[in-house]
Amino acid sequence: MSMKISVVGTGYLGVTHAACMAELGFEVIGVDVDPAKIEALSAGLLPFHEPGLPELLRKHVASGRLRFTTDYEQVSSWADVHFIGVGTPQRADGHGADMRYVDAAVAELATRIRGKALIVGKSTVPVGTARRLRTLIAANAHPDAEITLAWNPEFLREGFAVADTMTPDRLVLGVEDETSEALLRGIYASALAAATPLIVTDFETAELVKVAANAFLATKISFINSFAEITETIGGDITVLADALGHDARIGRKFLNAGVGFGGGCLPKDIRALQARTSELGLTHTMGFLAEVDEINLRRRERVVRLAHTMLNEKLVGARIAVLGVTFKPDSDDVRDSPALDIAVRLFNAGAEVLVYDPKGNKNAAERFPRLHYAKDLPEAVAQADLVLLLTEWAEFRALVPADLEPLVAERRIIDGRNVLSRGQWEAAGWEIVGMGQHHAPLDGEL
Ligand SMILES: NC(=O)c1ccc[n+]([C@@H]2O[C@H](COP(=O)([O-])OP(=O)(O)OC[C@H]3O[C@@H](n4cnc5c(N)ncnc54)[C@H](O)[C@@H]3O)[C@@H](O)[C@H]2O)c1
Ligand SMILES: O=c1ccn([C@@H]2O[C@H](COP(=O)(O)OP(=O)(O)O[C@H]3O[C@H](CO)[C@@H](O)[C@H](O)[C@H]3O)[C@@H](O)[C@H]2O)c(=O)[nH]1
Repeated sequence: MSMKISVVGTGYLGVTHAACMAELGFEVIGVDVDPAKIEALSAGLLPFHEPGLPELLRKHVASGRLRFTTDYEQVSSWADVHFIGVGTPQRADGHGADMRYVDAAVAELATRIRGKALIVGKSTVPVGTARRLRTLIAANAHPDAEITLAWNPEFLREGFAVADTMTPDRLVLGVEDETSEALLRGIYASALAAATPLIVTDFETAELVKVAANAFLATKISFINSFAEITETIGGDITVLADALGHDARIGRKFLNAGVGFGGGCLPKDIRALQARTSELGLTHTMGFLAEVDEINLRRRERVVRLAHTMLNEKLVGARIAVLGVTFKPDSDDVRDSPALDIAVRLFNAGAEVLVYDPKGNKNAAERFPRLHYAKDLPEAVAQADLVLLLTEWAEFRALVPADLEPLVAERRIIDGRNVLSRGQWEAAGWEIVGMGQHHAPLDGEL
């Protein structure tokens, strides 16, 4: 099929989608307002870390099937289908999603399109957005344009973005006409041939599936972390508890890993946007539990800071602390709302000397918080450390054994913020090791 596709917004979501569409055989042009990003992408260079994506990008940029531009004119009447993947960050006032970028992208297209085109929203948006955008399109469209709209939320996870796009768990299409549905079925033909569940529904349901999924995942993490608060107080093993719960097929073991909590460019902002949107709809109490989910999550960060304070005998000021991992999860360089980075900054603000090392995240973290010290490798980070914090479970940190650190550190103390180390092994080597959910004396004392 010689379908032409544009992808508007070439961040984590957009580049992945664009490269995967090219891999499926379509001609693709990615559009972004950031000239530096477009320049890099046009040269086949990915401006962020995502396993498997650089290879796809290079391959299709070289073949000419995948191109990038800052110029909407190049795509507006060229593409049959325009995917919208621009950002919907938390608004600066904290209330809800910032819809400026989606609105701008859709208006740019609507004014320029001539003839037939389908605009497909992929960004995560407040329920009711698609219906509102239809009005915006109608108000901006040229008389010679015939524009339809569909909503196709994206569920990819960073670190697995290519696999999640090529072989998704399910496809959700919010459509209001048969032609749009047929076009989208054509685009996703290979996934559908592989029996990927397909949900064809209305705009509102499609928008809600996305935020409901992220709210559920966030709730599951905070649920287990709330039990971690109990085991920290009275005893018990949070990992065994999660394993035992997970054997119940109705519950499942995934997303029950206690730790420093969730972060990233999605779960935190999406649960806040959902609360804001339901309040706007007059449903003030409906999503109230998500405020608790958020608070439980943020308490994990505070707990690690207090634990560090206690383990350092209440002498944070001047203590040398190694922070291993600064991204919000492994296999990503993304530090948006990262619990690890937040903890590092809080410790720094409390007067500690903080040495950060992350296999891929140092650069992004340094752009946000240049005052932390960023080590080039693990030995530099842990050298003479009074305390080591493992906060993001990169494979190289999971594989650590006491002998790796012993010649370097000043004191044998470690906080395992992701419960990935074998506690017995570290204790046997004379380390004070504290994991998440592990029973501990009350953490009092002023910071
Ligand atoms: N990152 C993920 O894993 C993921 C997964 C599923 C859904 N989402 C959703 O996808 C959307 C994008 O997220 P992201 O993480 O890719 O964000 P991002 O910040 O990495 O990328 C957004 C891009 O949009 C560009 N942009 C902004 N305004 C524009 C405009 N008017 N025209 C063209 N480009 C414009 C920005 O320059 C940026 O490159 C969000 O709604 C997010 O919630 C993200
Ligand atoms: O048991 C767990 C599982 C995850 N996390 C943390 O939760 C956060 C989010 O992890 P994950 O969901 O894997 O990462 P994202 O790439 O942000 O993906 C989420 O957000 C995307 C954007 O909306 C969605 O597309 C995905 O389906 C959804 O999983 C990370 O900080 C993890 O460390 C935990 O603390 N415990």
